[in-house]
Amino acid sequence: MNMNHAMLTDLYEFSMANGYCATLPHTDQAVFDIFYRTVPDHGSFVIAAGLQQVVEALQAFHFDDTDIDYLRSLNLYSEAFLNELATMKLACRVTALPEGTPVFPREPLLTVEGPLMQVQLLETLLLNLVNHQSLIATKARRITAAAEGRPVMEFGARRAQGPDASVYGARAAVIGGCASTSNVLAAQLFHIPAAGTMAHSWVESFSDELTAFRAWAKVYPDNSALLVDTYDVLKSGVPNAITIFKELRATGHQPVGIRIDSGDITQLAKQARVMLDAAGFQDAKITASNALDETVIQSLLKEGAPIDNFGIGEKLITSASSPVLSGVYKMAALQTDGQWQPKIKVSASREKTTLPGHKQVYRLYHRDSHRAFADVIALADEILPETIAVVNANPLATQTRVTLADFTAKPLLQPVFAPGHTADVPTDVFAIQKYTRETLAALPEATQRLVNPDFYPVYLTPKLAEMQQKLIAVHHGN
Ligand SMILES: Nc1ncnc2c1ncn2[C@@H]1O[C@H](COP(=O)(O)OP(=O)(O)OP(=O)(O)O)[C@@H](O)[C@H]1O
Ligand SMILES: O=P(O)(O)OC[C@H]1O[C@H](OP(=O)(O)OP(=O)(O)O)[C@H](O)[C@@H]1O
Ligand SMILES: O=C(O)c1cccnc1
Repeated sequence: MNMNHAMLTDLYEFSMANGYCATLPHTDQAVFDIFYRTVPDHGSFVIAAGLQQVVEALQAFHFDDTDIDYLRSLNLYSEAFLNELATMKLACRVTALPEGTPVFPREPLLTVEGPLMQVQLLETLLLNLVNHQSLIATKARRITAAAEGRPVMEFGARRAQGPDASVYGARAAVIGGCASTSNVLAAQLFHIPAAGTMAHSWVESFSDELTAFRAWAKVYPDNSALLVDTYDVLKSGVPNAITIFKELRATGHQPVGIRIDSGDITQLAKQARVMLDAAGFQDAKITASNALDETVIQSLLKEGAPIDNFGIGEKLITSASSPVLSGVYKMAALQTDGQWQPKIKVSASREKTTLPGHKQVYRLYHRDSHRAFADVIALADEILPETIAVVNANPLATQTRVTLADFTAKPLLQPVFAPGHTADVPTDVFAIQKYTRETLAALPEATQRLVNPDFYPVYLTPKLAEMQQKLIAVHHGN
């Protein structure tokens, strides 16, 4: 079905846009930020992802006749508004952190500036794209970190929550560190190596396991990854694989290895390794799969399981242990009568009070070691001085004020979309994966820990903190 993603929005966005059209001047501009508050799996950061799809969605943003007819049929909106939609040219400017950047709670990871009506209409679609891929990239980072360099194949298509989640989830999984995918459409679209072994049905389709393995080896003599757990891993699967590997070697082929998909993987892999080595197949690889995630992988490796590759499906593609990234889209400034007014959403919980104004996020690196040690959220027109007294961005932090010096500051938000300009965001997923790896390598190791990570400091400049305090005071009538 051909779907126009401009229509992928919540009804209230259209209702507000129609209302803005009726009540506010057309030229009123607004700035909104995307940020999140809680890291999935009690981690300390999220890997930002989904930007390529955001830019593509912005480039394609339009309403066609069938959309306008449908919206008219709701009997909610004025003809003037429907005409605005029909002739709309997106006039928004977007800045964003590059895909693959580790981003901390409260930091704007994408900002949109443009006519209020348009900026409002983008909310749901942008959150949908960014929240999903960032969630899966973050989970993939955890899983691949646990795998400690062993290649991880993304196997989740059959368990993903729908086709889009499988395809864009596979893309995000590579950004977070996966080496390949079994999802052929994702592999084709994003130039990811397509990888795979065989299913139990192949083994069951022949009179016995040995015949099944031999048939596979005949069709794929150089791609003989054999699934050894259909009947009994150690009594039949591995011995039969060894028989076939000997036949392959005798005909000049290099056996690939085995996949274990059930049982106690540590014990099975250890014994399989001994049997393969004893038969002279030290190079044959052992792949493990079966509802694995970072916790099980860590446990397997701690037990010394001799696993060379992992195949990971459901727990990765759904981020099963922590399946929501609650990124939000909040107004930061509004232009009325040509004047920018910073805007704030005040909440009963101080943690939820938003950051006003046009902003920039800086990552601060120690001048000598080039290691990142803190981020600072500033107003976009501020220039960071060499020494700066900053305020903790987390209102619950105990140490509220700190002085920072001897750093180099890298601005993270970059322009990615503007009317009439071709966007220039990286699309090579392995280049993005490399950027992720390198950016992570500059962060403190304790911040990257999978369990109880050290929380990385994020600060506000005094100007931004003051602006926020002033707006809170105005709101409280002080
Ligand atoms: N050594 C291990 N340490 C921790 N978890 C393990 C270990 N070996 C396997 N597991 C995990 O234990 C679970 C075992 O799954 P389950 O109880 O469904 O058995 P199974 O072997 O998959 O049985 P089935 O024959 O139905 O496939 C899986 O999630 C797997 O990842
Ligand atoms: O467990 P996951 O991490 O989601 O990895 C993908 C799973 O999908 C397959 O199982 P399935 O029972 O669907 O088919 P098969 O075993 O017959 O291939 C495969 O064998 C894995 O167990
Ligand atoms: O190729 C495989 O082994 C595979 C692919 C998808 C799901 N499970 C296994």
